[in-house]
Amino acid sequence: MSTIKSQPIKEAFIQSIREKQHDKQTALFSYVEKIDWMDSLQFYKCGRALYAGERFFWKDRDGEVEIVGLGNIYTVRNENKDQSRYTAAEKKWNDMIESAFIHNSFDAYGIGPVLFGGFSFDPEQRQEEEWSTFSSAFFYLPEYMLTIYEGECYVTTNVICPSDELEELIDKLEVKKDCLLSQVNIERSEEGTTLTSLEEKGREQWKQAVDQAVKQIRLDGDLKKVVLARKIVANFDQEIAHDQVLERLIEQQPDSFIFSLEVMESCFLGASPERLVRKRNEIALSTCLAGSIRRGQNDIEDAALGNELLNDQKNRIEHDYVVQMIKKEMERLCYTVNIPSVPGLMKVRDIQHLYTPVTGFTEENRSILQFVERLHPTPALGGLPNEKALPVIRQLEGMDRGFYAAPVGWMDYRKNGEFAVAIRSGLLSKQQAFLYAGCGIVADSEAESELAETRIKLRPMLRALGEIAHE
Ligand SMILES: C=C(O[C@@H]1C=C(C(=O)O)C=C[C@H]1O)C(=O)O
Ligand SMILES: [Mg+2]
Repeated sequence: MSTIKSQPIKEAFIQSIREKQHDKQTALFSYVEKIDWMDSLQFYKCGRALYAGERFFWKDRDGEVEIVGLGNIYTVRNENKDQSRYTAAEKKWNDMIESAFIHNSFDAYGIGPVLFGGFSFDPEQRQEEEWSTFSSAFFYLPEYMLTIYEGECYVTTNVICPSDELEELIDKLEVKKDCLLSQVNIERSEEGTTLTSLEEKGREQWKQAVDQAVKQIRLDGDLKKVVLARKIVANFDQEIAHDQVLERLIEQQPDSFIFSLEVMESCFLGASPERLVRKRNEIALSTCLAGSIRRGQNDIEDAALGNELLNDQKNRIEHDYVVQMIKKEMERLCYTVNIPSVPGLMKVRDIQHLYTPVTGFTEENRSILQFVERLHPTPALGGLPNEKALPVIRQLEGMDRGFYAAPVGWMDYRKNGEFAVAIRSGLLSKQQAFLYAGCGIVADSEAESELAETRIKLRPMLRALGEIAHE
């Protein structure tokens, strides 16, 4: 399938190993080839037989970049509870890249050595059973990766080995790769699962927590906003077919980031409209997304609701806290930052939000993880100020968010990448799905309408699980 044969790649590696007088050391060897068109989901599904539990999927909301990874050949993880979780992950990745041999002659994003994964929302929160295979920082480097960038397909092959074993290994990897690329869909037909129960236990407690947060905000002069989330657990009659849920998310949510991160028997996936940060060389993008209203039944109602949202004081304040913080942090990292002075609307299938895009110009060599470190959690998911909001969340929410509301995405070997804020998401684990949704609570919030907002935010995952049948 691939248009470039492996021979020149082997020769190129051997030559650069010689030039560097590399002396048989173990290193990462990574090579990129352009291939004929291949569907990303198809590649993901084809990888199930060999790589179940070690696959990831990424599609950005602009439809520019899709990345699918198969096989975990190198894990970057740590359990650090402070900001060193970012710097430690960065260091481990840099060390690997420094000694790597990379054969990439293409001008595209998301190719070559790429780490995929994310950070937990709050490493200080006690961990619950369902998140036990995730860490406070968790990424992996795939063996094979398909990238679709601006309509062109690329395959990256990664191998970590002593250089004198490289030739033999490349031959083996080529055979496996050709097999993955030429496979027609060999998935066993997955039977649809049936929901047996939906546990929504904490609804009343959650409303009380909202009232409590409102009280604290009104009493405390500094605390302006606290984002409170709740979890529902859906139990199924058999193991949930991850691939089917992912396929439905792709179909049903064309305007969102679609991600899936398999970690052993669990799969964290979702369809998020919210970008935390994208960095391509000197350009960094972020997004302020907060303030919500439902979609209308028809265009007229929908536009009226959008207008209502744009003019609603409570939602504008809720949104503005996010703008203040992101602006401040982006200005620390960028030479110039452009932000429109008033928000617009972002509409996705079930909901519309107040939306302010942020563009910054930065040093090309600044790492995307520095942005993640400074931006997460924004007041769209944490609160304002964070140091006051996070303890309130820990106390009032009383649950482990895991990777929900946290940065999930990828970074390459050139300090570029993209992270979404992993909302509208869920963790699939055998016969259970843990689904999460939250709301920004400000001084004028009302518990009942915030609860209604969480119901709307749960819809994308419930629909992908087949639980919203008629529309
Ligand atoms: C917390 C969530 O969403 C966030 C909260 C919003 C709000 O309260 O208006 C809007 C967008 C997101 O930043 C979620 O979807 O779970
Ligand atoms: Mg809200």
